[in-house]
Amino acid sequence: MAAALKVTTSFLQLKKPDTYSLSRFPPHKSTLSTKTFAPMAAAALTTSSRVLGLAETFTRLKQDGKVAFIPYITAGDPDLSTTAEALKVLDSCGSDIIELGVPYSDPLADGPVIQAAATRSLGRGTNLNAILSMLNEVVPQLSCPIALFTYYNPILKRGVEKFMSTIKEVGVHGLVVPDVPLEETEFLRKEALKHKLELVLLTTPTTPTDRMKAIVEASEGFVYLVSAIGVTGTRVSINNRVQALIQDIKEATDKPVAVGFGISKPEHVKQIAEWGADGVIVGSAMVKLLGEAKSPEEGLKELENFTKSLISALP
Ligand SMILES: O=P(O)(O)OC[C@@H](O)[C@@H](O)c1c[nH]c2ccccc12
Repeated sequence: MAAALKVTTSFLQLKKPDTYSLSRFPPHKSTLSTKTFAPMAAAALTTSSRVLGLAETFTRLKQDGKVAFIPYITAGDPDLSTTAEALKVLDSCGSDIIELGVPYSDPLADGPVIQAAATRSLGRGTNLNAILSMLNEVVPQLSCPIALFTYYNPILKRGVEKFMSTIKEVGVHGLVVPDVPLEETEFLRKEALKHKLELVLLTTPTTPTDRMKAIVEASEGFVYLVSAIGVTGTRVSINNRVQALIQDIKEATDKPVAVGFGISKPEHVKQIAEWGADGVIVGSAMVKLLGEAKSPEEGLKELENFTKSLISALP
């Protein structure tokens, strides 16, 4: 029974309380979605029909031979009202799931772009309560599910139970926590299941096979395959090894596999879809557009154009 499974890993291996090392190791648009309707009809459908969860979204897309587009943005960068608009832009462009990052002061798995976004956001006073009240407003207007992305500390600060119930209340569907310590992954997973939240686990190019199998078995919603060793950030090309890594995971599970890290061009997106991934995740390239634009309006426009260019590369 999966629930009894001892999950033996997390993306970031915390060796001792005071040290960490990024696990070098180890570590369409469904025609069924409301997005294919006229906006008014979509809004009506969204308010009256349930938004699918993560796993359900992948199931619908697979039925249509589609690959999920999953953008990541940092909440509160450049500000929360722009984040609210960005979520709507990403949704209306055809994103299938949106990863929303909770800014954190020590984002050890992040490269300079997302680190800078977190710093800007925290500098403006963004906090979890403000993010949650923004989501409370915006989620009912979206036709795609939100996966909240957070480091483990903000969860512990609020208390796991309280954190889970609060994010569920505002309509979050999934959770990605890259640095949950090994020994606490199973506890977090049980709490997420209790609150009908899908806890997504991550595997890396250097995660040993037995550990990868434990991760994919325990992961809910989808399996996050980190495509590159190191931290988040755009890469010139995607490691060819990703094709084999996708196949290895697909031999171990029927669960959908989404690939992230380094993806920033339509050719990257096309390549990963051709390699058999069920989803592609794009973060730093999105965050850079929003956070470094001359104005929020310009950032949102660039985000829309960029998102459309990537989605058009998907089957
Ligand atoms: O930024 P990239 O290289 O496009 O990678 C996606 C990534 O941003 C997003 O999934 C993410 C943001 N912070 C993370 C920390 C660990 C793992 C994943 C993430």
